[in-house]
Order: sequence, then C-alpha cells, then structure tokens
Amino acid sequence: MSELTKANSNCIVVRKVNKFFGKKHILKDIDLEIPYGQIYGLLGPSGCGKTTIVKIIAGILEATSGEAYVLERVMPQLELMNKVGYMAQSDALYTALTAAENLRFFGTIYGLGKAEIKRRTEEVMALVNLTDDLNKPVQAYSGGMKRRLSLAMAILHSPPVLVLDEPTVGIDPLLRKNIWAELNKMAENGITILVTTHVMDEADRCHNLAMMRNGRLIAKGTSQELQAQIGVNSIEEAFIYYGGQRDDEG
Ligand SMILES: Nc1ncnc2c1ncn2[C@@H]1O[C@H](COP(=O)(O)OP(=O)(O)OP(=O)(O)O)[C@@H](O)[C@H]1O
Repeated sequence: MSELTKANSNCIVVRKVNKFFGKKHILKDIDLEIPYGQIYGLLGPSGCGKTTIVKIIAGILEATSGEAYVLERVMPQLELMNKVGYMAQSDALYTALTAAENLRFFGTIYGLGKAEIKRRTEEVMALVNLTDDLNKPVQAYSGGMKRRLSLAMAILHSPPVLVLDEPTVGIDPLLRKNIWAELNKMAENGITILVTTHVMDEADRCHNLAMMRNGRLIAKGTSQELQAQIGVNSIEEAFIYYGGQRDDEG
C-alpha cells in the first residue's frame, strides 16, 4: 500500500508538544492526530499559537518538548522536506524574479526535472488564476496575487502533505471556491492537508477541526460536533464560544 493510502493510520501525529519562546509558554501539551487524506482545520483567536504549531509540524521550528510526526517520521526531518508543502503566512518569494523564475528555482530545489517543472508550472498557475502573469516580476504583484503564487509554490512538487497557514487571505470568494474545490480533490487522492483559517465557511469545509486558545487545544471534532457540544447552530458561534473568555486554564 502506498504511503498515501495507508488505512487506519495517521499522517500527522503530535504528542505532548510544548513550545517556549524565552519564558513565554506558547504551546501547552498539544496532542493531535490527523488521518491520511483529511482536510484538518486549525482555528483560534489571533496569537493563540496556530502558526507556531504548524511550523513545528512542517519541520521549520523545533518543539521545546514533545514530538511531531509526519508520514510516521519524527520532525524536523530533512528528507521529508520534499514531502511537505508549506505555505507560510508571509509570502516567501523572490520579488525581483518573475513567477516563472520563482517556480523554476523552487522546482529545481525540490528535484523536479525541467519538463516536469514546465508541466506543473502550467497546472498550478492555472489553478490560482495567474497564467497571464507568469512572466511578471513578483514585485509587480498585488498582495492577493502573491498569496496565490505562494500557494502555487507549496503544491508545485505534488507533496503528499500540505501545511497551509491562512492560505486564502486576500483571495476573492470565487477563486477561494476554486481553490477549495482543488484542495478537496487533493484530499480525495489521499493528500493530507492541515490548514489554519479565520474564515468560517472554510472551517465548515474541513473534515475535522481543532479549536485553540491560549496555546491549548480546547476542542476537536467535526464542525457539527463542535456546534452540538455547546448547543449552537453555526461554526461562527462555536468559534466565538471556544475562543472566548472562559477562564478555566492556566
Ligand atoms: N519567534 C518568536 N519569538 C517570540 N514570541 C513569538 C515568536 N513567534 C511567535 N511568538 C508569540 O507566540 C504567540 C503565538 O503566535 P502564533 O503566530 O503562533 O499565533 P497565531 O495563532 O498563528 O496568530 P494569528 O492568527 O494572528 O496568525 C504570540 O503571542 C506571538 O507573539
């Protein structure tokens, strides 16, 4: 069985992860299990630690204690860098280069051949609706266009795992819909997708969600389950409830 279709196992596992920045305790005993082929959403108020945990999962940051496993290997793992497509919250692009040059550069780093880079460049730029801007320098892109190019770069090498930190900020609703249709297609093909979002209709599109607050995971389940647990009728109300002021933690 391929690593993309392993039954009854998890693609991403986080065990008792804690993270300190100096004396600040940012992540507190995070446990997470994400099965293969799921779109898993991470929600929570600004500053609760979403970016920090996804960076640890993507192998960009190290946990202070605890472990993160991706594809059954402990992170960070140099060999897995090719297998995890990571889209950061701030765009990591060479602005003096064109989009095509950025994609060629990253494609080469990912080990793709010339023909493959060309084929995938056409596919991913069509997906994010940037085909006509392929040869424009990135410094002439708008914020939303840069976001879309960042997403194109994260999926260029068809990684089995995608970690997307607020991927659709600054992207208009129609394109957002197309991107989500593509993420769904990827998940159906066994790709595992972890996404942070503040957009409630996106949260509703995830197979499973985890709610974070103050560095802790305080609730997990489907959108319906999270709503039912507290007797509300929308994920927005659940977000406000779980992200709210209940002072029951340290
Ligand atoms: N390198 C760092 N050094 C010190 N503190 C940091 C560092 N990175 C993040 N933090 C702090 O950790 C906390 C969590 O930040 P993080 O970016 O993970 O939150 P977030 O939930 O992703 O927020 P947002 O939704 O606004 O992106 C914040 O208080 C932030 O200031």
